Amino acid sequence: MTRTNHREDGDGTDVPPHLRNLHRRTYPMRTLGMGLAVLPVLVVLHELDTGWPAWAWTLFCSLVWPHVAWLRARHSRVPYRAELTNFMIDSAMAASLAPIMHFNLLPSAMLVTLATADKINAGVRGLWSRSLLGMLVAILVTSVLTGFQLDIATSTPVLLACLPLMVIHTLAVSVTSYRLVRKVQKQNLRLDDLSRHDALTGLLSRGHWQEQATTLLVAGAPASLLLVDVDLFKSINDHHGHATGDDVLRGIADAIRAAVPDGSHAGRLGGDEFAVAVPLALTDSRHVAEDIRARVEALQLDDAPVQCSVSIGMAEPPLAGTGLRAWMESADRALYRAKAAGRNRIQAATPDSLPA
Ligand SMILES: Nc1nc2c(ncn2[C@@H]2O[C@H](COP(=O)(O)OP(=O)(O)OP(=O)(O)O)[C@@H](O)[C@H]2O)c(=O)[nH]1
Repeated sequence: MTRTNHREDGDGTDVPPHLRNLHRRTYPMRTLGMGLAVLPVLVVLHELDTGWPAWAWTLFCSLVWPHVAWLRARHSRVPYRAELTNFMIDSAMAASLAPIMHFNLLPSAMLVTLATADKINAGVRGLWSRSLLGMLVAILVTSVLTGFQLDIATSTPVLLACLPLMVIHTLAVSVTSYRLVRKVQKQNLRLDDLSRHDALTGLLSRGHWQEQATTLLVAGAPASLLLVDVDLFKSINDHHGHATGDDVLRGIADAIRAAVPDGSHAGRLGGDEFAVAVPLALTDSRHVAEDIRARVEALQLDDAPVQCSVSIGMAEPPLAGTGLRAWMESADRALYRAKAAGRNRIQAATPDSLPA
């Protein structure tokens, strides 16, 4: 079974995580939008000298409905689903006011446009197109009920009454969108950071380390690769527990950070293996490797008496034209020899440890 980030709600509705609180987000905007929309409609009704049912309907849609919608969603077993229905009712109500106003052009166009824009802003796929259908039905039904009368000219008082909705609602929506965009930008930065760094140690992640090491490699300047592997790490885990093992990995990452010179790229390849690309020739980077080895040997944890060490394989960039893979293979062979020679030591690549 595929695992998704969605949560199965009480009746099996699959609710996307970012829409679980849709009704909370919508309530203030609905109250504001519908509340301001009442002004031009009332002015038009006054100009048309409409009867009380139209007034009552308008006041209900504008002043009562937003709170009814909130209560409906709040007390529903699946608020998200109730809110989707609320959205459709919103649109139908907004559209129903157009025939009641005899299609007075500016307020009718404004109501239909804002109702559609609200559905688009909700971020629910296909909601706006469904709501268009709902509006069409509402316009047809209300037109039949009111006798389909056309009186599209917009007077100055109606125009003035439209201004609060146009200005305040538009600005409020813009502020909400601005906050959302800022939030998404921050989350993107965080995601970017997470993908570039190893969550446990804070060193570069494998993929990002490979990019950085390749950059150093193609620059053609002196460089060395240090592959650092924890000795008998499995037994540390077995004897002291996984949490202590994690502390050891963090401690080793700190040791690497403290030992490497500027311009180096240190990453965790996975498990108990680290890699450092150092911008120094092999002979000059030997003291860096020794510093790492000595720091790890001296490492002490607060919570457990753990003695640990690392083996390090070092290699220069292979022949021109070969890539990071060959460089890593060369250092890996040297590392293998360091392990075979008894661990807690450094081994530089020799011609026979270069890949064939
Ligand atoms: N605590 C902890 N352990 C991990 C993590 N990732 C991998 N390991 C463990 O690291 C151990 C690596 O063990 P091995 O590959 O057998 O190597 P080793 O015991 O270090 O032996 P040598 O490399 O031969 O010295 C395994 O037991 C893994 O379960 C991690 O993120 N945290």
